[in-house]
Amino acid sequence: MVTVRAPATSANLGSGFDVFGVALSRPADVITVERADRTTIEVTGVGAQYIPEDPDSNTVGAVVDALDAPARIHIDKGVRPASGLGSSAASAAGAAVALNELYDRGLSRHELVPVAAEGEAVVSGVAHSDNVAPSILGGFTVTAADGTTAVDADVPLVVCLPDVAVSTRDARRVVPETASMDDLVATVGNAATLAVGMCRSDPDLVGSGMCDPVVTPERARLITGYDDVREAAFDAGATGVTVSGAGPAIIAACHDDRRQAIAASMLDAFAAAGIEARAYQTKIGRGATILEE
Ligand SMILES: Nc1ncnc2c1ncn2[C@@H]1O[C@H](COP(=O)(O)OP(=O)(O)OP(=O)(O)O)[C@@H](O)[C@H]1O
Ligand SMILES: N[C@@H](CCO)C(=O)O
Repeated sequence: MVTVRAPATSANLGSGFDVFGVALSRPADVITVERADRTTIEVTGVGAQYIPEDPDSNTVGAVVDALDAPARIHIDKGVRPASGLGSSAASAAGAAVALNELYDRGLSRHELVPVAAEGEAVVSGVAHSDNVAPSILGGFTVTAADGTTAVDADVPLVVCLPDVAVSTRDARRVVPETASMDDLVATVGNAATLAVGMCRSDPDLVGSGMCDPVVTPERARLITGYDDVREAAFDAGATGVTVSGAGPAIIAACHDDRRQAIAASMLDAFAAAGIEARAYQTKIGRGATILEE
């Protein structure tokens, strides 16, 4: 039996659509696998009632197929589905690490990234790696055509998750198909600033690099209260604010001493819009961890 804790993640970070991701120190899924002749999946925890246990529909089933590793699998969800916090990816990443260990497949953490990404194709139609990569590798990750680069970074974050669901599949439908040259130049500048900020663990550079003129404005329309919550976070000291993944979670970068005030302000702003929410005072964290063998 192998048990793995796989962290929530935030993809895009504004300027790095489908490229940037970070592992969050909390929340996380816990996945336990045992060898079996045929695969069964049991799901408990946050939002378990919305997650299929049929291996053909669960992200973990695709990972079982990719590793040819049938198992009795228990997923204890800490990451709510359809949150923008890489819920589907956390399970896939945890299963990839756990099954690789259980069956002694010998794949490296980097080799497990495309394996876990197969799970993402099950739910969003695209095997994007920007959530599974940080959940497996930890830190800040850059996923490009020829692989993923990961760096450790220490940046405080607040994530505010409203009590509404946005599916990644729906949120991908509003992504513009084209961008102007001005927006392209601005995005490259912001993304480069953010990457330098991560390498220096500098919340000011990271925050200013989160600005994105192309995808985020379209996705923000799907989140009731977004503009007010964003403004409230900035007023409380955030250095940057954007949609987390495909939403509806909103992520803010900040200095350590501002996390509590930012979390409270974001919750108040959602409440003023009539929406319940919860806030995580978190930071960039480590990748999937084997808890028990
Ligand atoms: N193991 C799993 N964990 C969570 N959701 C799953 C899992 N397997 C299948 N799903 C389905 O995936 C969908 C949630 O995935 P989706 O990508 O929309 O959200 P997310 O992972 O929280 O968001 P994001 O990718 O934007 O961070 C739900 O429909 C859920 O039923
Ligand atoms: N890059 C993906 C991540 C989803 O979490 C998207 O924004 O659609």
